[in-house]
Amino acid sequence: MGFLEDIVRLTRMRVEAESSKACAGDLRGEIIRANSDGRLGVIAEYKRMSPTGAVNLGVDPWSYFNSLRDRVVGFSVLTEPIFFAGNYLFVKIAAATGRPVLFKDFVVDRRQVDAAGELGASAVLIIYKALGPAERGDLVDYAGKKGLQVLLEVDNAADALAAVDEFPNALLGINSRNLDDLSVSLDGVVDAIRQVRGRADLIIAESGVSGRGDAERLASAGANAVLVGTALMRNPSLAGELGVRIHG
Ligand SMILES: O=P(O)(O)OC[C@@H](O)[C@@H](O)c1c[nH]c2ccccc12
Repeated sequence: MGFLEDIVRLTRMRVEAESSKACAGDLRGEIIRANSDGRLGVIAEYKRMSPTGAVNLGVDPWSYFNSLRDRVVGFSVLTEPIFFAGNYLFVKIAAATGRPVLFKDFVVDRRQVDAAGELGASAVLIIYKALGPAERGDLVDYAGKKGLQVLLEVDNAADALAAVDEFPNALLGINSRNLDDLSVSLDGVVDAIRQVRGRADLIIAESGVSGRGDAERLASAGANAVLVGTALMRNPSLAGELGVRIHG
């Protein structure tokens, strides 16, 4: 297929997506469902670029979401445009699959929560240490009032414990990537999961998962789901091996 034919096809799909009113499902419910089937939940992230460089700028969102829709509990969609080459439109495209969608931005303002709801997202990311207590409290409450679930993200055990006390109803995301220096440590996330398991509602391990071994390690530490971007952007067929068995 030549370039023109390809871009005309994608443009028709884009125009369609722009007017879509699809509203995605229940992320928390889908993770619980996977776990009760004895499986670790897999959340696939559409992440074209990261602050450390291109991840995969060549994969169109329709191909990505459709190839993964039956193997994941939901999608995470980066919307931040500068460092992640994200776009609000990608949320609509993901929501059209009917799978739950996490609106992944650096949420600092109620207007972003409004946008997430309008685009058909099921959940919004709130980064615990990006905001002061009053501001994050306001945004978590506001998201709840708008019918959105909250994935509250931390990158260390101390914040994980504090976040669970402050927001017992949020989904807890523990990022193996330190958001100050961008270094990745799966050992750190395993340690944080062990400290907080039993106290958190659901735990989602984020970042740095590159294959079955990592998923198994995180599942046996107590993660309910993994959120995977880079590895799936480069090789979507990996999804089949990430939904590992979960033990009690
Ligand atoms: O590409 P990875 O290592 O699989 O990571 C995905 C995801 O966890 C990462 O993109 C992420 C986690 N928390 C974030 C907050 C903002 C932007 C991006 C992120």
